[in-house]
Amino acid sequence: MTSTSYPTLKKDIIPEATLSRYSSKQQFNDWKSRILISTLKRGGVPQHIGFIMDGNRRFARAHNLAIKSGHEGGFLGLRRVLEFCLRLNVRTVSVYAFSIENFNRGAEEVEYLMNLASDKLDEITQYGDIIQEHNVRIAVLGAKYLLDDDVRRKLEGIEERTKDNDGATLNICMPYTSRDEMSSAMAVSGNDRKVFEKNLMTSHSPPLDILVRSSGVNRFSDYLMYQAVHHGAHIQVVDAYWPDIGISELVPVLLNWQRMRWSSSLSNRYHPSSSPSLSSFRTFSTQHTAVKPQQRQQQQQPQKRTVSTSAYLVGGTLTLACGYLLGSLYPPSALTLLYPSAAPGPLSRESAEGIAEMNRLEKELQILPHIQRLKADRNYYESRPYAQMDEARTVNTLTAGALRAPGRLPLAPLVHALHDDSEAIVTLHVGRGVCGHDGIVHGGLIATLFDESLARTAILNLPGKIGVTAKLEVSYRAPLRADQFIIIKSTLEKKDGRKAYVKAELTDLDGKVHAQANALFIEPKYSFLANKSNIRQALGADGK
Ligand SMILES: CC(C)(COP(=O)(O)OP(=O)(O)OC[C@H]1O[C@@H](n2cnc3c(N)ncnc32)[C@H](O)[C@@H]1OP(=O)(O)O)[C@@H](O)C(=O)NCCC(=O)NCCSC(=O)Cc1ccccc1
Repeated sequence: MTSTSYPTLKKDIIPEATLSRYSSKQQFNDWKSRILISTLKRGGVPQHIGFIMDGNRRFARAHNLAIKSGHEGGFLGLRRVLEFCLRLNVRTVSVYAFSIENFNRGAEEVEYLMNLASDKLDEITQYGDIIQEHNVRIAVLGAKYLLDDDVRRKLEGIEERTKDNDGATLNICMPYTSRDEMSSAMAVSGNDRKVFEKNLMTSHSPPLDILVRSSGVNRFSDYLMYQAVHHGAHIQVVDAYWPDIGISELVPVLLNWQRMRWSSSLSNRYHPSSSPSLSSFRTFSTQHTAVKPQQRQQQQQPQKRTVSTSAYLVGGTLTLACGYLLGSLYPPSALTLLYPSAAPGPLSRESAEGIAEMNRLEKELQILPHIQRLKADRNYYESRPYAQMDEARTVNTLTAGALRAPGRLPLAPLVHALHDDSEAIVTLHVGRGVCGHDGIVHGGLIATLFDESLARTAILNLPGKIGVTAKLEVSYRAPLRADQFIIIKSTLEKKDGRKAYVKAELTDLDGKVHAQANALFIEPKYSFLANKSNIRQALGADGK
């Protein structure tokens, strides 16, 4: 990463491990998602959806992150949305990646955004990602001559590489504005509307069915204006910031569009003289033109109409039932695990609310049933690692300093260890602010918590009572939901001179195993020179 605030290579902003947690297969390829998507498909699928990806910067500010992380999160949002649309069989997805107006932002941010877009697109067109899986053609629409040469060449490479793909199309609009698109088309078409439409940048795409804007803002922002108005697109504003957009926002968008389509269709059938709205005309125009006059006459006979109407009623009832089911199911624990809604960011450690939150959790911790049992068991002694250390020392530690806050690791771990230190049971709370996939605790944090817990058991069993992690192996058995108490039980397996082998298991309060670990800790050769009292204090040895 460079020292500037907008590095040109972004892989280091959100680590690859985190990125892969958002990967397509984890998102919508499990059986529950497949059932949901195939049910949704029965209500009709739009051919073309446009997205105004708004809110990356507000998302970053709301989560106290650097703006670049907001943009990085925005790319993950795009990937998630694209995955959903492709699995639904939407033929064309258009996204507003960069407005010509955005060139007015700082040069650093512009450069960063351009590189992010071209690098990430390059990335998803390779390595067997969703673009290849769904055979997607990528088209870059906009005033490309305004792009930096390197970025333009990269984007042209992506277009060239995917030009023969015919599964679906992803229109990346950058740098784009509707006014620029229309004035360019107008320049070559004069007053001829057909020539004008042929020269629009989206002329290769089907009519726009839905235009979605994130972030709760009701504005077109100069995006696909002609397409939206001319084709009577269904315009929907969702409240989530773009990086937070997910299935809980996309499903209602689709259900709304289906509902609108059915009601237009039914009202056209019952009131044929009433003038159809642009959208209903567009939605059913193909069907109408395909019907020959003779067939149309037959369709207007009462019997046929009854059959067709009942089909719509059954379809409508099914979808409404499905919508009701989905609505009423949110948020059961299984669905919140799969499709967690965005939570507010962690509270500050110094704020009154933050302090109250930590106190509340501490009280809950003390009365947990297994804690009560351990407190009563004379084989175990209780300790609070780091609790006796002064703040000047803890402030630079990872778990007792940087991560000790409401919403992260709000409490000092509570340890119950056997008197011979061959086993320790650590109870702690993991908050919502330590996730990779939203709502699911980051795997790297789980490794850290294992390391901490295992270190204590290992080190207290080493001859010099000091040691470092030489090897740590973690098996992740089940996703760990954030915002809950967890228990890590570590056990000494073997002591061998300067080496201590330990293992551990992480469970929730119901006893479900989420991860296991094995580790080797080694006492460094010159450890006798170190100040061991600090270490013993940090580990909470002998009840300290
Ligand atoms: C000290 C040592 C691990 C080993 O150096 P030396 O003593 O010079 O090693 P030497 O060559 O004499 O070998 C002795 C024996 O050990 C064996 N063996 C050695 N290595 C491995 C291995 N990887 N894997 C398997 N075996 C290994 C080797 O074969 C030999 O076996 P033998 O006796 O022939 O049967 C060194 O590599 C080091 O400092 N690494 C960095 C550690 C570090 O920074 N860790 C992270 C920060 S600490 C932390 O976070 C903890 C914490 C958490 C929470 C709270 C507080 C604390």
